[in-house]
Amino acid sequence: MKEMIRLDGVTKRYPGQAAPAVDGLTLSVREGEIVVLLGPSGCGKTTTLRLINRLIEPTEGRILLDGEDVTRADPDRLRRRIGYVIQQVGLFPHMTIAANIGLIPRTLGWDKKRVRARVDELLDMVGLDPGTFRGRYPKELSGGQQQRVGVARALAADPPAMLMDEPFGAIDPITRERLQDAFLELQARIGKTIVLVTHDLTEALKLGDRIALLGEHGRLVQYDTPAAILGEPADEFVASFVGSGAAMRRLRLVEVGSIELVPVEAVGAVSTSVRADQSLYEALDAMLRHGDEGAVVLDEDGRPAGAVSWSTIVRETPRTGETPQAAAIPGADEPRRSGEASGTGGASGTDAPAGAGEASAAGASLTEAPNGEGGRR
Ligand SMILES: Nc1ncnc2c1ncn2[C@@H]1O[C@H](COP(=O)(O)OP(=O)(O)OP(=O)(O)O)[C@@H](O)[C@H]1O
Repeated sequence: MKEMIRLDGVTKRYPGQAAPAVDGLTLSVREGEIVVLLGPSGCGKTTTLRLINRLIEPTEGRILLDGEDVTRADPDRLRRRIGYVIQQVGLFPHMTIAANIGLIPRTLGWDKKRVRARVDELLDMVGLDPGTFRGRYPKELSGGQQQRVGVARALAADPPAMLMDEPFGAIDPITRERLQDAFLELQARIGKTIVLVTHDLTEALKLGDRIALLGEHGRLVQYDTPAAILGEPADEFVASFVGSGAAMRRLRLVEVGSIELVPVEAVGAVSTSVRADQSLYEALDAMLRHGDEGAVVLDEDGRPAGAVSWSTIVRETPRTGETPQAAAIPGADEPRRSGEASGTGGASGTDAPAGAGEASAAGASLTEAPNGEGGRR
């Protein structure tokens, strides 16, 4: 698929800082995918986003948008091609919702009628009734509604790409989940290229087509699908970042149909059946509820395609407890890891596995903010 955003050896040094905030970051984002930048507090996630739309200038390196080097492009023009959503939403309090959303179209010289039609279309798109919300002011909206307006505003001029910095960060957990679901539904329709920053692992796994896990100084430690990040962590840093629940979390991401099925006869008489597109988590849940040790897997037409059992699922799960480091100690364990990783995560393209020896230094930084809330400056 086409490459929409490319960072090429990008480094950012803030004046007066000894260490770079981002150090030689190379990252490629394909058209229509959601890439999540994930990592501990201070690792350079926000800096990376701001570099992409030139809110700050890189010290070194190049940034390409849709094949065009925009490192020295006119920043105003560039920002119309990239929507930007931030946690604080940043709506203008003295302007109505319609005026907030219509801001960029107006600066582009669209006539009133066209702006109004676009505003209503966008309000509909983010699930807010235009008649109700068009004329309101930001303070008359809930946090979640304001967040939706923020997304509508970022999409106003129909940019190909959108940057989102902790977009669901300041919102209560229930509303947050609803907004994430609504966001994924919207993205399924509009297919924008999105780079989203979070330090919440659950959010990253849910929203990301791929996750770029950053270590200190915006160093890319692993760039992979959520299932591969959980199943095949590149090093100790990633393994400790994803934490002890990784194998369980991964069950939600892997489809039953993607693992090797066994013949239906092999699981005996079971009353549990699951569709091939359901997750291993759902299959295990159904098996537990029925008290079965296996389940028949049904294809699209509802016909048995094979079966899964506890042991096939266990066998398919990469041994994440066994870190590359431990496995590297001669004789420490059986060489179980090699070859097994080919399953579902096999399609992964780890662009930049970390070098040996960096793991312990990176691990130390986890004391700052591992999986939980790190708080923003
Ligand atoms: N304007 C600035 N001047 C100097 N240093 C800065 C500036 N902005 C950020 N930094 C430093 O650059 C590093 C990266 O910051 P950045 O905000 O990109 O991290 P982050 O990964 O987004 O963190 P968080 O998850 O806490 O928001 C930090 O050490 C930060 O203190």
